[in-house]
Amino acid sequence: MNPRLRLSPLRQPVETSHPRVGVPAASPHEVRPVRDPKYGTAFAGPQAAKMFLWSRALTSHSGNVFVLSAPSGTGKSTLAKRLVQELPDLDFSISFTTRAPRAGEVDGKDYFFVDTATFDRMIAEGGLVEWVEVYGHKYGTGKDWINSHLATGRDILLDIETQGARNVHAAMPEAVMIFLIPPSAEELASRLRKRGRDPEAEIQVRLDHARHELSQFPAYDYLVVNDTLDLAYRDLQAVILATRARRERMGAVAETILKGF
Ligand SMILES: Nc1ncnc2c1ncn2[C@@H]1O[C@H](COP(=O)(O)OP(=O)(O)OP(=O)(O)O)[C@@H](O)[C@H]1O
Ligand SMILES: Nc1nc2c(ncn2[C@@H]2O[C@H](COP(=O)(O)O)[C@@H](O)[C@H]2O)c(=O)[nH]1
Repeated sequence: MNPRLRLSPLRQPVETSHPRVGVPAASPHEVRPVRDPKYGTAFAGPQAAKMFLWSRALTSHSGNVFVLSAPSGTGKSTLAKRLVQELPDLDFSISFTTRAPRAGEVDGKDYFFVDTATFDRMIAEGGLVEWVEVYGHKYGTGKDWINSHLATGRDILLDIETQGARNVHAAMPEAVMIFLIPPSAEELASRLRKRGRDPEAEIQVRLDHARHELSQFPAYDYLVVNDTLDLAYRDLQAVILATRARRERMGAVAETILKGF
């Protein structure tokens, strides 16, 4: 039997703003956590059956890893932020970087900003799933958070460049690889300039690197053109929802429903 289909006891509901996973909600859709002798914490109230099944789906296997790459300025962070805000059970992987924070960036939210000695120590201690040096700075994905987070059954979204993405795929072949494509070279340049975040020299470096990054698209499972923002968002959402509907993930739910027949 595929171990990912194994039924595991329910854990405490995950802290989330989305009512589907166990945050008590207001009447008439009130959901109350109750103890179930077989499965641990379950739910009561009108939404109980649905909640129970969704929690089962969430906790009976590890979460999905979604990797999102694109040339700088295409719109990764814009779309990633919206996905994490609007889709339940999806969390953003906060990278470590030696780059200095830009105006408005918050440590622990946009990145963990660390000095080079700290970053190098993390590499030496095997604390990073992957890391790269790009645009003159080091960037890396922390291992502990990824592993502990996946164990909760929640999904993770990584916004990383293509070399790191390859390394993640090598370490986690089941990761879902998504490549975001700018509609044209001119539009990419215009977005980088309009963003007003980087000096012109830095923008040139990023544009020069864009061709190489784009050439990496064959390593990805899904390609989404970010022309109209809402359409790109819709496509990314579709990839995530379709992945969640895969048999490997929903098998436990189907088994539970089947038992009722
Ligand atoms: N579909 C779109 N149409 C027009 N502008 C867009 C679109 N998507 C994103 N943008 C804008 O383009 C700029 C770059 O977007 P964003 O910062 O999300 O890119 P990024 O790929 O995360 O870049 P980096 O890799 O440098 O962090 C932002 O100003 C954003 O508002
Ligand atoms: N391989 C990794 N790439 C990362 C990581 N975190 C961010 N990035 C990528 O770096 C560039 C530049 O980012 P910026 O914030 O300085 O504009 C961009 O393409 C990010 O996707 C990481 O942990 N690993």
